Amino acid sequence: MDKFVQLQDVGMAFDTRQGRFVALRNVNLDIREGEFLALIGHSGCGKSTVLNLIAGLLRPSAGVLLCHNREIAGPGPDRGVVFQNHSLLPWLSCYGNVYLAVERVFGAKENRSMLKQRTHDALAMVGLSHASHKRPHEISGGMKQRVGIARALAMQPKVLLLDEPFGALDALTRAHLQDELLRIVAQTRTTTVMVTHDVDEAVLLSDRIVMMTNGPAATVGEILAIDLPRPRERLALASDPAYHAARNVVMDFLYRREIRQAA
Ligand SMILES: Nc1ncnc2c1ncn2[C@@H]1O[C@H](COP(=O)(O)OP(=O)(O)OP(=O)(O)O)[C@@H](O)[C@H]1O
Repeated sequence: MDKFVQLQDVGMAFDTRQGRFVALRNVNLDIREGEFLALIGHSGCGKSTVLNLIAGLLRPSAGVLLCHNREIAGPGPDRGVVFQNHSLLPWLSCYGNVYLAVERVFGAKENRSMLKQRTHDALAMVGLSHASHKRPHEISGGMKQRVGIARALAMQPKVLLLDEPFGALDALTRAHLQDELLRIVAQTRTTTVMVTHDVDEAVLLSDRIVMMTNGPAATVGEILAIDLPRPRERLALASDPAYHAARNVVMDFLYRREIRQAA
């Protein structure tokens, strides 16, 4: 299906003490099944708002959002979300955190050993089988984000929504997790939408990059298709002119056309 997730004339306004704040206006976007889409733009332009609308955590003030031709009316297991700051339950182990989500989605239909298998498989996919018994405070930031990704993927969502999942990590851990994410989405073919500030991350991972204009009343400014073949390998891309060309288009948009206003 070509239009897997659709945003049609979406607008979002927030009521604040200073009055109504229009964050998004006339956002139109079709997300294709199996594609990896990055949302990039300056801080405060509305990237997370778009993601939260797709997640169903926010309702639009105008327009409509569809997933698989059905209106998005709230959160659902068909859309798995991973936030920048992991939202793991501190009293549960990595296994327990993933199992809880698995049980919620599949508990009514599957027996305990099937649920356990799903949990083990998800943790193995992110390379965390060895740490499954540990609790969140006993593992690193990168590992916590991996648990978050395992938890989201274990629900077998139609769409994986990532809100700057690697934003708080050091550069090496971040690169490592990007490579893992490349491998995982190649394996699962999950439709993925990722919010990022990082141009290199967007080019490395994406099929298309959605560049957003500055807010207020932000919208889609430009969409760039990244035609680099897969599997992608970061070292090889570093000397690939097509990679640099794509990177330059995004840099030009962000730092020439949509220059950020001084905060
Ligand atoms: N609940 C809210 N109430 C009022 N204003 C909000 C609310 N949520 C977001 N906003 C405003 O909407 C705009 C877009 O916010 P959003 O968090 O989507 O931006 P962003 O591009 O994800 O930012 P960043 O990259 O810094 O995370 C901002 O100006 C923000 O202050």
